[in-house]
Amino acid sequence: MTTSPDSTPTPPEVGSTQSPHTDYRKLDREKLSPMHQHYVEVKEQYPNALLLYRVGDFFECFFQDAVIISRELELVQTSKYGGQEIGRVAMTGVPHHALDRYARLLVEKGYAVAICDQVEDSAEAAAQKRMVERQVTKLLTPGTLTDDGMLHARRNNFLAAVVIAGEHWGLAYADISTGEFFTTQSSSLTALSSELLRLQPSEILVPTNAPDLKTILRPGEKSDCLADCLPECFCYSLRSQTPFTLAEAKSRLIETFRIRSLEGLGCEHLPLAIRAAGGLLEYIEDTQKANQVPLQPLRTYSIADYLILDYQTRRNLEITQTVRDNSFHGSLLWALDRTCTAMGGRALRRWLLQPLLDPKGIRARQDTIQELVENTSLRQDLRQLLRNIYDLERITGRVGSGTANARDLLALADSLVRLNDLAELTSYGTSPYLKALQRVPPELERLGQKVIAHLVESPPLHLKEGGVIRDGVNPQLDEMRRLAKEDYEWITNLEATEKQRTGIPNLKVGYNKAFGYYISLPRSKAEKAPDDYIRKQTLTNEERYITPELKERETRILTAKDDLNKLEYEIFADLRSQVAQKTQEIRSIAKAVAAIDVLAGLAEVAVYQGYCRPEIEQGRRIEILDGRHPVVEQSLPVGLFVPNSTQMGRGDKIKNGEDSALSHPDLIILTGPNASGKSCYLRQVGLIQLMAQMGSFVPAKSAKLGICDRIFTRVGAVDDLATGQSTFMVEMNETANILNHATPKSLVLLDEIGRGTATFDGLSIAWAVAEYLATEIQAKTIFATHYHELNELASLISNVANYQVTVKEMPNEIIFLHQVRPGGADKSYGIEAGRLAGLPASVIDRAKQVMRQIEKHSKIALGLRQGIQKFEPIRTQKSNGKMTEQLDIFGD
Ligand SMILES: Nc1ncnc2c1ncn2[C@@H]1O[C@H](COP(=O)(O)OP(=O)(O)OP(=O)(O)O)[C@@H](O)[C@H]1O
Repeated sequence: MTTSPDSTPTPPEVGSTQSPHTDYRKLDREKLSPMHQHYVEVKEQYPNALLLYRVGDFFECFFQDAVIISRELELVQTSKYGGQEIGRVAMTGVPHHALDRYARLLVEKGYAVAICDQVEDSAEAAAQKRMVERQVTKLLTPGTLTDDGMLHARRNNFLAAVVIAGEHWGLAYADISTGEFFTTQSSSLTALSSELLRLQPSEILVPTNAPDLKTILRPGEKSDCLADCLPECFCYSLRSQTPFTLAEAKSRLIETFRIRSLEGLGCEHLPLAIRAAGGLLEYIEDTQKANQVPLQPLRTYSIADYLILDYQTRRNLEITQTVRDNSFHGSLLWALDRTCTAMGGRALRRWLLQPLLDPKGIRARQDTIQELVENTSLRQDLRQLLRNIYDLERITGRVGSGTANARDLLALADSLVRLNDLAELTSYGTSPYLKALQRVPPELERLGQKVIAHLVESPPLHLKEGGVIRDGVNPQLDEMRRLAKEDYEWITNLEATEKQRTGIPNLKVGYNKAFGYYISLPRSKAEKAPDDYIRKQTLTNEERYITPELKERETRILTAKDDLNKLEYEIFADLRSQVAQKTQEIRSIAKAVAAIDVLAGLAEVAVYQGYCRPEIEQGRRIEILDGRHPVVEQSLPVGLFVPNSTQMGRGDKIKNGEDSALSHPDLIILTGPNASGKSCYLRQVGLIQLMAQMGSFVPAKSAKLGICDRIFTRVGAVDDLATGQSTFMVEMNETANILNHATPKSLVLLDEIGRGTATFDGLSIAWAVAEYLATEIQAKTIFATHYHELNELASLISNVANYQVTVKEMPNEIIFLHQVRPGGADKSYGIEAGRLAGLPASVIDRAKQVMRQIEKHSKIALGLRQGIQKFEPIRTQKSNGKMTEQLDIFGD
């Protein structure tokens, strides 16, 4: 635990007179100490942020903020003298060197943090007997971080803004550390929440009429100002409506990007998208006062341009984290990420969450992967070079906002110089993404060389301490350094010179803060002091002197140091702004580097895991030969994963009942014992489709895939405690969503529908859902189930087929073969699974007995086992007026 000086731990609040003050509004301001008066003054400018106030080596928080920080950071709350008539006020402090760590923790918990730092040398203020000057130097909010130490290198930190009008909405988002800036507009509030869940923004701006504007609602905090569709898991900043009005937003965008109209940005016809983008820009201006944020030109996109993956599907397919413990290890991203740069890591995550619909875009990525798969040395050399490229996107952001230090600039320069090696290496490349690297603007290399020539090899962290610029860069700097060095050498040699001049062997030259340099003689030799020695101090055994020349040289050294540091800073700042002028050029090449890093990584996985290039087709076919689950395969010892093929989706949507000879079903009923591999197979098909549409090779011997418009999954059964819905209701909501939105081009993966209710209800729902998907929608569907009765559908509907995951039954055990074969399983071996799990033998015996009886007496079991002849088709009227057939499952 950390406490700051001049503080005593607060005693428990027994009587209110004893406890330190936590509410400054109840105190007479005039009676607070000058420092606390200033604290309160600053706090009132940032009422919704926690104020960390520099006092010596600590950042201190007072009053209510002290209580919050103590609770959130598990630090000891202490108290501090707040004025003679005030007594003690609550205080919690953090050491200045640990500020970043603590501030990051607070921001991660959804707080805004204002950092009020000392902006002058405290010794100077002390000498003039006044309070040291302090100012808010940073306002940190979850969505506006730029410091490397506060950001995840391989994940974007998005700030989003939403504008909702009825069922329509506009969404803008930006990562101010990389400058990416996007906007879109659409309808359906469910789509808005899905898009937000894809982006996982750190902070979302919402225009409101609320009286407490600028409040940040932390995750889970409720407010009437938030529309129901906005997920509770995010942090929301309530903002005034004004910057979100169309007129204000338009003019802010036009001004920021120095354009005449919004036409070039592609959003001129999207008023809600413009309003969201304008509100977002105003927030950046408001919070980043001192620092200019260089944003990339706003890009307008449409959610309809990408494969739609709703939140449940992203979760169930474990794209970026596992369902079980939300960990990265075991996710698809984990299995595919071989990127060498942070930029590539971020891009891969984005690509995985936003697969493409456009075959041309997919093929451009595939072509590049193929070239890198075939050309091993190019791939390896490329990856070797990429390992030495720093985070160009984020460093450029800090350069543009004037917060980059010399180490940042040097890292950037080093990478700029290497870009030429990249261009050279890829100069014979023929695929689109390799070609993009061949166009490195030559001035970027020159700029990199210039920076390297200006800065010392390992510059210090802090810019104002000097030692940043090399000799030979600036004649004035060199001359000042020469003079300072001469003076410094003179002082260094002074002891030897004076010993010789005075003949006193134990003469010494020393330095202290009060007098500066002095010459010291033992008292016994004081009478031998030359005439030009001026006595400054007498101690028990020594006399201390100065000489006029020593004073003069000392003064020169001190002022020269200040002047030198100032000049070095000016040279550095000038260099930094020259680099800042090339922000857009650097960022566009950075994008190409990030993309090639992703593709080279995917090529690497393709080679080592034996992936194939899928053929992207026009139709709706899914034809996978010997497909594998990309994650499970990597988790098992080599060769243990059993590959399985898939064939589904007829060439075109067909009318129910026609052409039953076609071999590719639309709907597969997948049965098999517990733990045989049904879920794994289901997900494998979804992941292969998704990987193919993001441009990757896939784990299979060969694959021919039509483009899907959406992938839906309904997997497992979990209570949604957050919304208070039961397991069954969650399942039904998700199923309803699928039935309402799936199309013939969708891939639907259903695992165990209808489990959370009575058996007959569940079976009936499962039957009806499967039937609807196969006949009404004709979506490509895999339906894993333990209701073996559903196998009857295949004999009744032509585009339904049965598959099973096979096991080998031995006298005392079953062996899992994990092979998917045509046909339906007739047993679940659930009781066997219970035995393996250790249920008592008597319970197992009793279960077998009960099962036999149920099988004998159950009407539905009997009916199904005797065939489904009794299940008459019923005729219902479709919305378009056509008649369609459904089956009467119970027949009477
Ligand atoms: N094709 C395969 N090759 C090798 N091992 C596999 C294969 N498929 C699944 N497995 C292994 O079997 C385990 C169980 O698979 P899975 O969870 O898919 O079974 P399930 O049939 O869905 O079970 P349940 O019906 O109980 O949900 C997996 O964790 C995996 O380790």
